[in-house]
Amino acid sequence: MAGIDGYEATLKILLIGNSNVGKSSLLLRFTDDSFLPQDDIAATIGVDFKVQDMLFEGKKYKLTIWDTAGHERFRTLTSSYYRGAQGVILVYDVSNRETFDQLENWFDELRTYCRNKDVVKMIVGNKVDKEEQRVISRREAEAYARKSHTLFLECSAKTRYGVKEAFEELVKKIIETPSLWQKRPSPSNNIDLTRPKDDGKQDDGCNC
Ligand SMILES: Nc1nc2c(ncn2[C@@H]2O[C@H](COP(=O)(O)OP(=O)(O)OP(=O)(O)O)[C@@H](O)[C@H]2O)c(=O)[nH]1
Repeated sequence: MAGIDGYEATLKILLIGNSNVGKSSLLLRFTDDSFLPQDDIAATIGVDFKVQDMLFEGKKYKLTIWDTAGHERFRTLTSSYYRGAQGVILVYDVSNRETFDQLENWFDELRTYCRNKDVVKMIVGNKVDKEEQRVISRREAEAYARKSHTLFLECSAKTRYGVKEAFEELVKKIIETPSLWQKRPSPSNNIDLTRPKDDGKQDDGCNC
């Protein structure tokens, strides 16, 4: 049932991946349907986030999408941006093998900070408009995603190809996993004094 604000739920989605793969560009394309050329888009410092409504099967969801800096020296708030996430998009650049090979490091970080096994993960190969410079085939990435039990999609923030679909598929999977976003029913509104203050349990995504 929708809350008084009209939203079924607020979902937290993170974008992670190496610097320059196009995380900020994917976010901008999805929320503002625009694309900034090379010189106009600055490297993300720390964390940025945008809020976007999404209608799914007649119900309204509020998405908070967090864009994190790919560059090591700007990554100071790691555990706080993983906290409460229900979906994570791991981005690589199809024209840059290093960004694909380093997905393994991003999975390691995810395992460190996000211990909820239900969190929905999606690998996204960006910049498919650079077909002549492509070094990671769709087939290779699909095989890796299958092995990692992760959703997979290719897209281009520049041409908009696949961008909306990526977010929609991720949100659909989150919605199909109620343990990620539905609050556990409380037997009463009383405070349970028998429960330890910090028992490590959380109602939302990551237990971090
Ligand atoms: N050709 C092409 N270029 C893209 C695409 N997406 C992003 N770019 C370019 O790639 C560069 C990096 O994009 P960003 O969105 O800043 O990358 P980022 O992953 O957010 O980088 P950090 O903030 O450093 O982590 C910019 O010059 C973008 O214009 C795409 O789909 N196609």
